[in-house]
Amino acid sequence: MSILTFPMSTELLAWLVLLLLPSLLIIFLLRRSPKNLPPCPPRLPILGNIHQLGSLPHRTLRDLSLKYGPVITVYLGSVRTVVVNSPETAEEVLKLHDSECCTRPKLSITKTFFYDGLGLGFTKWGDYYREVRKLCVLELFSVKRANSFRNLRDEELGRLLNSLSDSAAAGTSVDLSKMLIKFVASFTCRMAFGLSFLGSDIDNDRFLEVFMEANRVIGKFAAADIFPSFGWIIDRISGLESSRKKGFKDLDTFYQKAIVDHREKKRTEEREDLIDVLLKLQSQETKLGSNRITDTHIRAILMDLFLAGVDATAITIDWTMAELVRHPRVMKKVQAEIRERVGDNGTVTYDDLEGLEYMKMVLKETWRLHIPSPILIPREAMTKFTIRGYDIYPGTRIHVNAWAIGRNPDAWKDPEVFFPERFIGSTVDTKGTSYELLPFGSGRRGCPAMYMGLSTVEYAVANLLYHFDWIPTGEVSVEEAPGLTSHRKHPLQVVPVSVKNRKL
Ligand code: HEM
Repeated sequence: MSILTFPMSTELLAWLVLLLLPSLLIIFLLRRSPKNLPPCPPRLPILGNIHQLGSLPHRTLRDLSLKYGPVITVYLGSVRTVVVNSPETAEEVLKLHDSECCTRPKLSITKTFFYDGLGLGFTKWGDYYREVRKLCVLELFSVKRANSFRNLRDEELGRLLNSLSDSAAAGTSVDLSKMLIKFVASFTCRMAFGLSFLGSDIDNDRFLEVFMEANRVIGKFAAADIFPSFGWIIDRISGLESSRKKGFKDLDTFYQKAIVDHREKKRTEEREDLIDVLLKLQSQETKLGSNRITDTHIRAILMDLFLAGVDATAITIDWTMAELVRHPRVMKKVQAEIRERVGDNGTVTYDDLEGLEYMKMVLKETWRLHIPSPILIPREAMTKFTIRGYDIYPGTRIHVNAWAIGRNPDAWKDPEVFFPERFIGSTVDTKGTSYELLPFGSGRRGCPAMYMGLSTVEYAVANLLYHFDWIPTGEVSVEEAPGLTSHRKHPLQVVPVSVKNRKL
């Protein structure tokens, strides 16, 4: 997930400038920037560089870095932000100075959506964070736990394949983007909550609706994040604050209902799910920080799991399928690899995934061009340090532009071309040690659920390609939609064609 989107309405801008210009101009003129900062493009009083960023900031920041260098300063309103755009400068942030900038800035959604820092993704660095991360890594995201959900994944994927098979029989097209998000969200729901919510009007489809709406509102620009002292007034007037409150409340109510249903044993599914695990820890009086685990801690962890996990996983599969449909040569080659490996067994197994070297290259190439979090979740400097000899001061926000790094011409030959073979014989991996490819981030704040995400992506892609051929209904666009994560702007419309002798 990333948090940097800036479409601001012109009315709001006008309001802002008219009301606050005189006093802020004086403050701006009186305040002097410290020296030896990374280069900064010319900026406006009050707005800083915000007017330059547009709706896809990773792209404009890359363009600015081509002019000003791999590490630049931009002012998001009054907030000084350093952006790194090359593998070398990312390594300085994520490895060399990881311990000095592994906290998160306090953003407006930290309070409204992320339980004021009780979860993981937006929690400031410190003892509490370390404890909650340890608990999640050991108890929720371990390889053993992820593997215990394989049957659930099979069942949810089975539903998706069956539905595709029906469309194939009818010869009709499908909105694959929508089907993929539904598949990943349903799997995550079952993994976290179990299947049913007896005696409740809440069901998995309703949850999906609420979840999509929450994703939409947290992806919106918040004035409070660039004008910490008065931006909240604008967010209140614009209605953002109330729509966020509603989005949060809907999800929060849903999580609490699921917790209570578990406690009252109102569920039908016998399998242990993630709420069971957290409730067991609660009953064992496990502590987080100085407190025992409360229901609020559990809800905060669930929020992270959904908002960080679902989109990133679904987007990866979606872009992979889109690029394959756009590149029939690669599609044929990867299908041949999968079909040869699986043969007439009728279905792909987890053991088959190991040998699918070309498919893994296709995934890396997709992430290189279409990373789900184009700008990693922001960090904040806790002490003074230097990047490339420039001074970074405590309190500076730091953005790693992973999208720009994936297309950096010094790191990649023909960076705009989709060519998975570039990974033949390459040691570049996706685990956060190759700074030219950072789909899961890196360092102390890197994705804690990498194995779980990767298993779902590989298993789903291999099955989609084994069972079906894919015909696009028109030109497949690669335009991105503005927002928190890099969704495709236009859903992927394709006609699935069933391949004979496959078990579904
Ligand atoms: C293909 C799937 C996934 C991708 C590409 C992905 C990518 C990422 C990235 C780029 C970050 C930010 C890292 C940074 O700032 O350095 C992140 C953080 C995070 N991810 Fe994932 N993720 C995936 C799946 C998941 C899943 C399935 C879950 C949970 C079930 C999850 C939970 C989290 C959490 C909780 C964080 C915040 C970590 C922190 O700040 O300490 N992710 N992920």
